[in-house]
Amino acid sequence: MTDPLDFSFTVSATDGQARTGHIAMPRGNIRTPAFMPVGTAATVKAMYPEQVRDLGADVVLGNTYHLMLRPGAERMARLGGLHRFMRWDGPILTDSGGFQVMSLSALRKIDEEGVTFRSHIDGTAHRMSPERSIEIQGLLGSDIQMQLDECVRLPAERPEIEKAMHLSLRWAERCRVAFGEQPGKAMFGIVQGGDVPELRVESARALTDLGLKGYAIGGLAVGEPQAVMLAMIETVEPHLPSTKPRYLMGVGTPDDLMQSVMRGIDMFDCVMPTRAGRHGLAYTRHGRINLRNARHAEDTRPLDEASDCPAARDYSRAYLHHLVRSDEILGMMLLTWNNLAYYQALMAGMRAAIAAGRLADFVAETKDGWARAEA
Ligand SMILES: Nc1cc(CSc2ncc[nH]2)c2nc(N)[nH]c(=O)c2c1
Repeated sequence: MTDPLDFSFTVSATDGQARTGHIAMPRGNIRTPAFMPVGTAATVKAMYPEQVRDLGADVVLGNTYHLMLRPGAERMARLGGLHRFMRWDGPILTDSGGFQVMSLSALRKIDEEGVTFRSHIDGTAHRMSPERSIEIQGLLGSDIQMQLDECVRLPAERPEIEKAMHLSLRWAERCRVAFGEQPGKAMFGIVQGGDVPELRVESARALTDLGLKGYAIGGLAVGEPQAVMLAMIETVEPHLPSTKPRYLMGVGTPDDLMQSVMRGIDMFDCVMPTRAGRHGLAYTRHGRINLRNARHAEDTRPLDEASDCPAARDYSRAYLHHLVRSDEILGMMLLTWNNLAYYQALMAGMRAAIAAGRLADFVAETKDGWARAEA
C-alpha cells in the first residue's frame, strides 16, 4: 500500500513501449498518459478552473518566471500559495523558469551560478540560481518542481549543446540538495543533450543516478523536425527508469502526443490548444479547423455533435466564425474550451486503448478521422 502522504507512480498496463497508470499525490491522482493545461500567470487563459477540472485535467502547469515577476513569490506565499490564489485544488507542476528567461526576458546571461536577466514586464534586474528557483517553487506551493536547466534551441553546434547539458546536470544536483526531502512533493530532473544521441544518453544516465521521482525530457520542441524529436525520445527512453514518470516538455500537437505516448512518454504540457483557441483554430475529431475561414460563414453544424463538451456540441460553426471574425471574447473562450476538451478526450482515449492493448488501432482510427475530413 502506498503512503497517501507521499508521491508514487503506478503503471497499470502497458502496450509496447506505451504505459498507462497514475501518479498518486496528496492533492490528487494524475492519470497517465496526462496532458497538463498551461496556466502561465495563475490562470489557464479564458477558462474557469472548474471547467478545466470538468474536462478531465488532473494537473495544471504554473510558471515560475512569470509568477516571480508578478505577483512575486513571497507575496504569493503570503496570499496562501498558488492553489488558493487561482482556486485549483489538484496538483500543480511548475517549470523552473530558465526556459522562459531565455525566451522572454531581455539582457539575460547564464553563468555557473545561475541566470541573470531583466524582467520583460518592467525591466527590473533579477538573478535566479538553482537554489532560488526551488525556493520560489516552494513559496508558490508547487507539488511537482522542475530543476533549473539550460535549454539550447536547435540547430546548435555540439560544443554549445554539451556545455549546456553538463551545466544542467550540475544544476540538477544543486536543485536536489535545495529541494531536500518533501514528502508528497517531487522534484523532476530534465534530460538535455540537444539532437546528439550520446549526450542525451549521458544526461539520462547521470540524472537517473540522482534517484529522482520523475524525469523530464527537455531541449525538444525547440524548432527541430518531429522525426528528430521522436528519435531523441527513442534514444533516451531505455536509459530512464521504467518505474518513474517521463514528462516531455512543451509538446505538442495531437499527433506529437500519440507518437510520443507510443514511445513511452507519460506527461505532456503545451500552449498549443489554448493559444490556438485564442487564434480561431479548433482541434476536433475531424482535424484542425480554422474558424476564420469564410467557408464556415453559413455552416450550421457544430464542431462535433458527438462531443460531450458544450463548446463543441452546442454552437454552430457559423456562430464561431462570426465570433472569431468579430474578435469577440466568447470566441476565444469557446475555442479554448473545445481544444482542451479535445486534448483531454485524446488522452483518455489513449489511456483506455493502452489498457485494452489496442493503442496502434486507436492511433490509426484517430488519424483516419482527421484525413477523412480533409478529403
Ligand atoms: N520545449 C520546452 C519547453 C519548456 C517549457 S515547459 C512549460 N513551462 C511553462 C509552460 N510550459 C522547457 N522548460 C524547461 N525548463 N526546459 C526545457 O528544455 C523546455 C523545453
